[in-house]
Amino acid sequence: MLPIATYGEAVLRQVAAPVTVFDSELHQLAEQMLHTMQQANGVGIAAPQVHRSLQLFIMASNPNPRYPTAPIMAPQVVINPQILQASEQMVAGEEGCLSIPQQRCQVMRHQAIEVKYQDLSGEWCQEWLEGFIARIFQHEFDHLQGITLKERAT
Ligand SMILES: O=C(O)C[C@@H](Cc1ccccc1)C(=O)SCC(=O)c1ccccc1
Ligand SMILES: [Zn+2]
Repeated sequence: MLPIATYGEAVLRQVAAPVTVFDSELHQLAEQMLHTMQQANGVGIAAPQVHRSLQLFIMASNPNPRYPTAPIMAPQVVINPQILQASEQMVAGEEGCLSIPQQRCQVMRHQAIEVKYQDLSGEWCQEWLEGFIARIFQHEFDHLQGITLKERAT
């Protein structure tokens, strides 16, 4: 399990660097992040949270006490993400952050977003996300821009 940066650490305020090398070290980092996220019972984790300022995060939705209707989604590694379009419609929802333990905040997020990103093999993917998964993507995407829950809380 990798140490998780907590709110106030500089790495969480930096804009993360793009990933350019898709080698075994990157695969190993993704593996370690997945394990860390699962140990912490998270539904997502961004590289800056494990002190690596890289444009890489993992999102993995599953039903949980706060989102019992959340879809079951295999963990997805997201690299060099872009948000191409975002719905006008915003939705309020409860969020937590592994870097701000014991806090839950109401955050407004776009209901649907069109995203483009690379997977671990460097292949580009482009798709629409909505609901809880769109929420997780926006939360992790913020981490790559040096933005945390505290700046987004309503
Ligand atoms: O800090 C992180 O990136 C992980 C964070 C991701 C996240 C949670 C909720 C909404 C959007 C993004 C967490 O997984 S916090 C712990 C958690 O599993 C959870 C907390 C509140 C609501 C639902 C789940
Ligand atoms: Zn977070």
